[in-house]
Amino acid sequence: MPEEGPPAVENPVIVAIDGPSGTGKSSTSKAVAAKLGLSYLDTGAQYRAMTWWMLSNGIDVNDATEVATAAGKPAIVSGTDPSAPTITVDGADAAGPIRSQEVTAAVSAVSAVPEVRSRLVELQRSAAASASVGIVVEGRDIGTTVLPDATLKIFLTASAEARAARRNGELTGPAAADLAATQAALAKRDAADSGRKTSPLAKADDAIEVDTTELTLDQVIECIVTLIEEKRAAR
Ligand SMILES: Nc1ncnc2c1ncn2[C@@H]1O[C@H](COP(=O)(O)OP(=O)(O)O)[C@@H](O)[C@H]1O
Ligand SMILES: Nc1ccn([C@H]2C[C@H](O)[C@@H](COP(=O)(O)OP(=O)(O)O)O2)c(=O)n1
Repeated sequence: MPEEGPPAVENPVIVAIDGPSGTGKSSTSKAVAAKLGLSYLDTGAQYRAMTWWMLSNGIDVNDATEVATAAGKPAIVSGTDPSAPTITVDGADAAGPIRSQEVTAAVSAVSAVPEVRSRLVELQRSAAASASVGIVVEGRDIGTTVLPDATLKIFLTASAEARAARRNGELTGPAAADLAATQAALAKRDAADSGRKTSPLAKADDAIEVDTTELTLDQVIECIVTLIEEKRAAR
C-alpha cells in the first residue's frame, strides 16, 4: 500500500486585473475573489494610503525627493478578505480618508515616485506569496510588473463616457452635478498614470482585454470566473 503523504496542494491561482479608473476593477475583483474563495488585494488603496500619509504629515507631494525620502515611513497593512477588505496606516483605519478628493488629486504624483513603488510592490508580492488558495490583485501594473507570472491577466477597459458616468454615480452633493469635471479629472489621472516612467498603466502582452462599456457588472464577473475556471481546468 502506498504511504499516505500530505494532501496534494493545488498551485495557488494568481489573477491580475489592471485598467484605468472606472472600468470596474474593484467591484469585479472583489466579487470574483469572493465567489472562488480567493484573497483580494486593492493596490490602488495602498497608493492612496501612502498619499494620505504624505498629505497628513506635511510632505510636499509634488517634491519627488521629499516623497522618496518619506516613502519608507508609513506602515501600510491591507486585509485581503474580499467580503471585508481593510487598510490601515500606522494602525489607524484609512478606508474612509483615502477616498477623499484631496487624496485622489495627489495620488498620481505620489505613485510616480520609484521609491514609493518599490516599497508597495514588495508588500503586494508578499501578499500574493502568502495566499494559499490564490488571490485577485487589482491595479495598474500588476500584469506587467508586480506579478508577471500570474495565472490569468485581465485588462479592463470602458469608454471615457461610461467610466465618468460610473464614477459620477458614486459622488454626492454639488460634485455629482458636474459630469464634465469628473471626466476631465479621470482623463488627467489616466494621462499621468500611463505617462509616468516607472511601471506605467499598461496592458501586458499576454493579458486578455475585456471592454466593459456595454456589459453589466454581473456579466463581467461571469466572464472572468469562466476564464479562471478554464485556466484551472487546463492545469
Ligand atoms: N460593468 C459595469 N456596469 C455598470 N457599472 C459598473 C460596472 N462595473 C463597475 N460599475 C460601477 O462603476 C463604479 C466604478 O467601479 P470600480 O469597480 O470602483 O472601478 P475601478 O476599480 O476600475 O475604478 C462603481 O460604482 C461600480 O459599481
Ligand atoms: N498598481 C497601481 C494601482 C494604483 N496606482 C495609482 C494610480 C491611480 O490613479 C491611483 C489610485 O488607484 P485606484 O485603483 O484607487 O483608483 P480608482 O479606483 O480608479 O479611482 O493609484 C498605481 O500607480 N499602481
